[in-house]
Amino acid sequence: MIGIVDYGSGNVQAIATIYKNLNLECKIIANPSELELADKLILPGVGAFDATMEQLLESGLKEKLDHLVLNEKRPVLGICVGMQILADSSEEGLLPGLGWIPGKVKKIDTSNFVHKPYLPHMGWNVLKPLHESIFTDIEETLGFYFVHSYYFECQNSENVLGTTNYGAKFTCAVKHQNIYGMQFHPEKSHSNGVKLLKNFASL
Ligand SMILES: NC(=O)CC[C@H](N)C(=O)O
Repeated sequence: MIGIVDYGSGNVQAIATIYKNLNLECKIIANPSELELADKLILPGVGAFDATMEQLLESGLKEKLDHLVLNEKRPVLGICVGMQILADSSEEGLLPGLGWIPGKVKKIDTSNFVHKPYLPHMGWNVLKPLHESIFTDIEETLGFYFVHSYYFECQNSENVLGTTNYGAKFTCAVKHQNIYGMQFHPEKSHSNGVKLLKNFASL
């Protein structure tokens, strides 16, 4: 069963609807005692870094998540700011992140933009490379849907799973052992997003 972690951030319903349409078992989980029922976990996210960390701390879910992900190695997928909080820290806030993948979240550098620089990076963009099994059957030219101003800068290059260009190349997908993070929104990325969520379920 896929557990969609409901700590008050992100569109949990949109992700649940996709899994229901795929006939894959999933559950929206807000209660720490129910977390261990999930074979895999999704950490959705929308919003600013500190507000998201505060919500996660207040939810009472963090301790159990730390245990399941770090000790029991349950696969987990962080989405958007749910990916950014996997890092140690962020330029967007002051609170420490979960520290599950070594790295810092930085603001997208728009100084090299030819045209008027603007943030957030919003819309469809392509991701490369698509070698990993989580990207099986993804249509490269369609890409994924992004809305963000910050990105995950990995401390170790082996944790970079994919990159995207917006003014400059930035990391948009990360992986460390059982821990995955995607900067884009699979739940807003039409057929490619559905495929990615399906691939995560069958890892
Ligand atoms: N769309 C969002 O929720 C934004 C996520 C994050 N705060 C960023 O700007 O990068």
